[in-house]
Amino acid sequence: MKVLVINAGSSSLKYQLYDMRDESVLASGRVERIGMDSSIVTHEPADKPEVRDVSEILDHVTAVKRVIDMLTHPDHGALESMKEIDAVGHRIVHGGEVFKGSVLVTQEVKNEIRRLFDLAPLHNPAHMMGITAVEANMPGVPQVVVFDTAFHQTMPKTSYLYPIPKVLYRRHKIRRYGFHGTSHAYVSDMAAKVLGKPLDTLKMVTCHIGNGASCAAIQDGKTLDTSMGMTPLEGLMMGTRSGDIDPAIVPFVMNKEELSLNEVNSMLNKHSGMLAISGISSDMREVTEAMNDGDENAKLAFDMYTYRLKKYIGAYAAAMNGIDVLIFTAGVGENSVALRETVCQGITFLGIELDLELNAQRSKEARVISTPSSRVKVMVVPTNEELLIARDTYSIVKEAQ
Ligand SMILES: Nc1ncnc2c1ncn2[C@@H]1O[C@H](COP(=O)(O)OP(=O)(O)O)[C@@H](O)[C@H]1O
Ligand SMILES: CC(=O)OP(=O)(O)O
Ligand SMILES: [Mg+2]
Repeated sequence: MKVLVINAGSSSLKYQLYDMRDESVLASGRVERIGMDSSIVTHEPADKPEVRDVSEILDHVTAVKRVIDMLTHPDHGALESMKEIDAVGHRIVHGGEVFKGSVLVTQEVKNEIRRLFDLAPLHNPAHMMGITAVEANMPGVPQVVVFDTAFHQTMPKTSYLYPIPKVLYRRHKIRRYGFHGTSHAYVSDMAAKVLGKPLDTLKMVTCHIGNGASCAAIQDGKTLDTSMGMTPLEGLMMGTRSGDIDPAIVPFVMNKEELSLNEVNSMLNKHSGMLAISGISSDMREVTEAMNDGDENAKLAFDMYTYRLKKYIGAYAAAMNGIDVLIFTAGVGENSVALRETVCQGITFLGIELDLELNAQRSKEARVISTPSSRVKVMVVPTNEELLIARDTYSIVKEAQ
């Protein structure tokens, strides 16, 4: 069975094509800057050189058409025809309380995803466009949706309720959902395998630090708590998102700066975080480079980012009354030697001893980067949300056949 995995973001669409016989990747790629002046398509077939193409791609339907063109191209394609694709799996950021696992796309499922637009305005509408585009371009192909929120659905009330009037939960389902669940599930499971220990015996803190960033406290292989909340804005400082701030700032700023709801939402989601403090970029590579060149704002951004991450790790170690494994993953977590070093050197009281040489080594493998005497195992585990999405898609479609 061949499975196409689509991860549609607000202005981008990432894809991977799997042959599920051996879980090999036949091609992968991404469409960036959808709806902007020049969109970039980068396509990487498994055994042919990468192809880049710049053109105008105004919406996700056109983006899916471009992906199909790339996948079936006579020179750099991976398929003779799209008929070879048996199923499509989508990452969906918000599944609310309704979706506790992955499901086949039906009219009712689509209606439910639409009802959740309010809770993830940056993400869910884009995912829906991805689903519609596949329906239009690949009629009859079964689709499966895999939710970022599903893995965190085991959180207890003490973690997921906010201390605000209970009627708001009953009426509007205002609660913590948590996100990046597929990634937290994948890396915690992989870490236990690498350590050769049963997952349900370990207390873990998983740090998914990408453009969006979240931490999770994983006990007995389940989420006890996680830093993102009702939306992916809460928690850690991120590339362009503020993370935790005093909620009173919102009405105060709206009043003083005469901002609308949309404007204040956009300020906190798109114009805050590392971008706002550094004044340079939301990209950790550019901020680290500027910091190393002596830029004080970049240093402040890096210091705030790592300080806030340290506080969450400490809080989750306290929440679980201990920590056995600390895991770094996603773009920044997997690649930033400086971030891991700064964070780990500041929380040695937890029994963390980083091996500086192992930390500096580059590898695509899941690995331990703490010293043998370190009480807590520190690990880098490259995430693979797409593989879990492909696996769920495969098993759900197979079962339905
Ligand atoms: N070599 C690197 N060093 C430091 N940061 C990196 C490196 N490579 C990628 N990153 C960071 O990873 C981030 C993207 O992470 P990723 O997990 O791909 O994010 P998302 O899936 O949310 O778009 C970039 O913003 C960049 O800051
Ligand atoms: C949920 C979320 O923040 O996703 P991403 O990191 O892909 O933006
Ligand atoms: Mg991501």
